[in-house]
Amino acid sequence: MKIALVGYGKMGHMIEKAALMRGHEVVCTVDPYAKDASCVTAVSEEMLKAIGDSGAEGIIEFSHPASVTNNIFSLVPTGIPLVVGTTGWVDRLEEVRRLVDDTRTAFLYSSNFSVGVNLFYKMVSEAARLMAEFEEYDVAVFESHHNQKADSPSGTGLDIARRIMENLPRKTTLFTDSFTRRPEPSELHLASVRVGSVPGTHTVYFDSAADTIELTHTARTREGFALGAVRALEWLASPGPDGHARIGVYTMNDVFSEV
Ligand SMILES: NC(=O)C1=CN([C@@H]2O[C@H](COP(=O)(O)OP(=O)(O)OC[C@H]3O[C@@H](n4cnc5c(N)ncnc54)[C@H](O)[C@@H]3O)[C@@H](O)[C@H]2O)C=CC1
Ligand SMILES: O=C(O)C1=N[C@H](C(=O)O)C[C@H](O)C1
Repeated sequence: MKIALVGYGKMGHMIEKAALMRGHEVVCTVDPYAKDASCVTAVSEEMLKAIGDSGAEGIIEFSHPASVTNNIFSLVPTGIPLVVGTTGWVDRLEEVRRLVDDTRTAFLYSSNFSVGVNLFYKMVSEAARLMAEFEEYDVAVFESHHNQKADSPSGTGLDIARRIMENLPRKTTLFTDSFTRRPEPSELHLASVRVGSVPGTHTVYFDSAADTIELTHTARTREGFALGAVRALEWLASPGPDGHARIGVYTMNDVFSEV
C-alpha cells in the first residue's frame, strides 16, 4: 500500500520503518518543522495536493495536539482512509464523526495502538467490574511519559479512566489536577508525571486498608505503537465483511473483533 505520513517526528519515523518492514511504500511525509520530511509544510492546499499527487492509498497522522483537529478536518474529505494516533482531540469526536459520515470515508483513531494496551484495557474493565462489589477498595490511575510529551493526561490514561468509570458505579467524576482539598469518594484521580525517556507506563491502583492491587502496563519501546498503527491502516483500507470498502469511524476494538 502507498502510505502518506502526516507528522514526521518520533512516531512518524518509527511508523515509516514499520511500514517499510511490512512491504508498504511511504510516498509522502508531511511536517512543517521536520527538515527531512518530503513536504515541509503544515496543513494546507499544498499539503493536500502533495498527498493527492503521491497516489497515497492510506494516511497515518501522528502530529501534535494543537494541530490534529485541523489536520483531521482537512484530511477526511480527501476520502483516503485515515488513521489518527495523535492524542488530545477526542472532545471533538462527534464533529469528526459527522464529517466522516457526510463524506462517507474511513477513519480509525486510537490513543494507543499497542496490542498490549488494548489487552490491558480489557483487563482493567474486568477488574473494575469485580471491584464494584468490594466498596472497601478505592481506585486511582497513574501515568508516566517522557519529558517531550506535549499533552497531559495521556490519551491512554483517559481511556483507562473511562473504562473504570463505565464498570465501577461508585466512581462518577474524573479528576486530573492536583488536589488542594480532600478528594470526594466519587472522584477518580488520574495523575501524570513527565520524566526522561519513558515510552509510556500506566498503573491502576485498587487500594484498601488491608492491601493494594496494582495493574501496570509498561511500554518498552515505541515499536508496538508504530506496528499497531500500520496494521490498523491495513485493516481500515481492506474490504469489510460485506466485501465493500469500509465507511465510518472505527477504533482498535473493531480491528481486534475481526482479526
Ligand atoms: N496512538 C498511539 O499509539 C500513540 C500516540 N502518540 C501521540 O502521537 C502524537 C505525536 O507523538 P510523537 O511522534 O512522539 O511526537 P513528536 O513531537 O516527536 O512528533 C510530532 C510531529 O508532528 C509535527 N507537527 C506539528 N504540527 C504539525 C502539523 N500541523 N502537520 C504535520 N505535522 C505537524 C511536529 O513537527 C513533529 O515532528 C502525540 O499526540 C502522542 O500523544 C504517541 C505514541 C503512540
Ligand atoms: O506521547 C506519547 O509518547 C504517547 N502517547 C499516547 C497517549 O497519550 O496515551 C500513547 C502512548 O502512551 C505514548
